[in-house]
Amino acid sequence: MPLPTDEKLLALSNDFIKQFDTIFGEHPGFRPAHAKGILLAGTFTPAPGAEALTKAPHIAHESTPVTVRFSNSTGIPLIPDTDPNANPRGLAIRFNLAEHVHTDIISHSTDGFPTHTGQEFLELLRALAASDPANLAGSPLEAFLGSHPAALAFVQAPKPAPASFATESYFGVTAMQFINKDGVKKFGRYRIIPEAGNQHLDDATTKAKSANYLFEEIAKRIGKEPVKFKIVVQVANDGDVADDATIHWPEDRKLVEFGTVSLTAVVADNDHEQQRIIFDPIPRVDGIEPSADPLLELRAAVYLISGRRRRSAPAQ
Ligand code: HEM
Repeated sequence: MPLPTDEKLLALSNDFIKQFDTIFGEHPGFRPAHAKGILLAGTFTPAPGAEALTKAPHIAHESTPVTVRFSNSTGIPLIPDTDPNANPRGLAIRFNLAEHVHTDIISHSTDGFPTHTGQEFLELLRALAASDPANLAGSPLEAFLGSHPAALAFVQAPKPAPASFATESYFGVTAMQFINKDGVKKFGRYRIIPEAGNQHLDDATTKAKSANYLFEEIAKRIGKEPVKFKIVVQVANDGDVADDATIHWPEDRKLVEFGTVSLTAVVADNDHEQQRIIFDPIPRVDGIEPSADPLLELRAAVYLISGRRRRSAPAQ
């Protein structure tokens, strides 16, 4: 995928990477956000009926190999899994359609995002960097949250630690436009639901866990049985706002089954492969188009610039 040529977008993208470096420190070879992760491999099987939503190749094919990365939040590669800042957790899914042909879903474990635009998100990060979380009164962060209700709602949303990466639900947050073979277009948002059910830990139980409990647990679990998730799409009604990640659609919107991901192995040479793989928020596949959400184009540029920097760092 080539870098966009829009100078403003590139400048904003670079500002983000600098800002993450300022907050979390520079860790060459690691992601500036969602630094601690693990790559797993498996297959995707489409749900019967998903072709009514999209003509995408992974829905038309009987099964598609997937590469999946679970991650903790923050750009701190050794962040303990028990740290509250490790929430929300990340789940990125790559559908390997053919050699060098793929499409991705990037999701996290909180349903929503703090801001509508990238510029506002950068302001939030800058306010965060300039504030002491233990003493918010009169701080830039307090001022930002006071004037941005969606950011306040996101910060205040409960984010309990999961018992396992396999017992957490993940949300695509930004809407995509799904197109079927008859040309019918619908906006939708991915939800990725664990077959093992949602299971979270209370704070005291989380604190008593080891610093790598999630990573140790998922490796052990996958050695015994496949780790499965159902992907569903929450479909918008005509007129629902589809270009703003801070706006939730009502819960009565239709949920269409998209398919099942079944993970069966930890990817060999994990550190090297994590350093190499760059997930892309824009689907770039027939049958799934990006919405006009301004976060999408920006994130695609940020992740690519960041990923190229990571690849050029010494091997991890
Ligand atoms: C303007 C908004 C955003 C910015 C600037 C941003 C920034 C970043 C950056 C710099 C990375 C590291 C990319 C890399 O080096 O490969 C990253 C990764 C990630 N972000 Fe975001 N992000 C944004 C929005 C979101 C949203 C809305 C979600 C949830 C759907 C999300 C979930 C993730 C996940 C799961 C990863 C890890 C991907 C992987 O495993 O490689 N981000 N983000």
